Amino acid sequence: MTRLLDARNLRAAYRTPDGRLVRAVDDVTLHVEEGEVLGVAGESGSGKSTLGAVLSLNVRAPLEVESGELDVEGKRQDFGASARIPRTWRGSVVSLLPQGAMNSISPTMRVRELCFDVIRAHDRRARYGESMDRVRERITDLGLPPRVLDAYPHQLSGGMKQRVVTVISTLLNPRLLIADEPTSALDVSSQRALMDMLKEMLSAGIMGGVIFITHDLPVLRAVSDRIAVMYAGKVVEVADAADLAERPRHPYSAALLASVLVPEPRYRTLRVTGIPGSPPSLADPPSGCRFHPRCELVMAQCRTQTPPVVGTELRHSACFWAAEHPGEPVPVGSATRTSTPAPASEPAPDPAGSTR
Ligand SMILES: Nc1ncnc2c1ncn2[C@@H]1O[C@H](COP(=O)(O)OP(=O)(O)OP(=O)(O)O)[C@@H](O)[C@H]1O
Repeated sequence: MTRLLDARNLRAAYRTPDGRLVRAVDDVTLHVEEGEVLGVAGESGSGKSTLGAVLSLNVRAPLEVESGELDVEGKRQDFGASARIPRTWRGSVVSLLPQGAMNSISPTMRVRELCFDVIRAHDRRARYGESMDRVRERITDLGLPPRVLDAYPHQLSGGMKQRVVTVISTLLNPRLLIADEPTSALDVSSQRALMDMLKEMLSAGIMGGVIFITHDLPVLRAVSDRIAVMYAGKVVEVADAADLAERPRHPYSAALLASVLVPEPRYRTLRVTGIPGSPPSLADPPSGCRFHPRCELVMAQCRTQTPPVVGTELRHSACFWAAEHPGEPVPVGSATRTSTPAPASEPAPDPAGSTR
């Protein structure tokens, strides 16, 4: 496998009007291999879109990148107060398919004009005719009808519009595409068509890798090779998609999986459970492990100490429980506390409520 992306120790925060910093990406390190789809999962507010903005160099006030570095196939971008982000990276090295992109494209321009705008922004000398030949070829190769070029966005169905927006954001053959919730407004067949198209684009080498952000775990499971789980601005687990589904090694991943309505076979006998409590405010996150106030396996050190990262670069979890149970999956469902004694302050588990 060839490494496509190394993102190291990224920190990014929103500056609030009263001058405080809300750190939505906190010391995130991620890797993507060539040809890979890395899914990013997590509840709303966990920092997924902020991470996408940082990775795609789409950082605008009030968001600030405090530190970290990106390395895409040996091209390096250091962040920090004085770092200048090269314009040439956006669209060609990294490209963002932003959340709600379908509805943010200009309704008064035809698809062909939108495409030419992207090409011209990168190459001032681009000729319209040649550019359109390239775009038509790309559209046809991906199985879309060439007539979409003459359409205005409102004339396309939701699924077709999203596929067209995806084609537009990859016209410059970015090495890494960051797709933020690309399927959330789509029906299941359009979701499938978009996922198939992304896979096709990867195998055709149109882009080298994809970071696919969504809170929709079944979609993520279907499209991703590996999945990174985010909680309160931190990556708490990274694993192969199947391995994560079958053998999560962080209690938050297990809780997230147990809260899915159409679960993996391992979870089908379990009652669907919401994750107790709610995510913390990133303006004032909990000490120690940020998940500890909601964790069924919480131990004393989780409340005060930063959890260790256990595992390898491509498969790890940041958890004291995982450190004490190397290689073991976290027991899922509300019976989890039977394997680790709960501290005296924690309410007793309800084993009767754990299965149907
Ligand atoms: N403009 C802003 N000013 C201050 N804080 C912000 C701003 N935008 C986002 N945040 C904070 O950053 C956190 C992460 O937001 P982000 O949109 O990255 O989460 P997310 O996981 O993508 O959520 P969702 O799935 O709802 O899009 C939020 O919890 C919020 O507190």
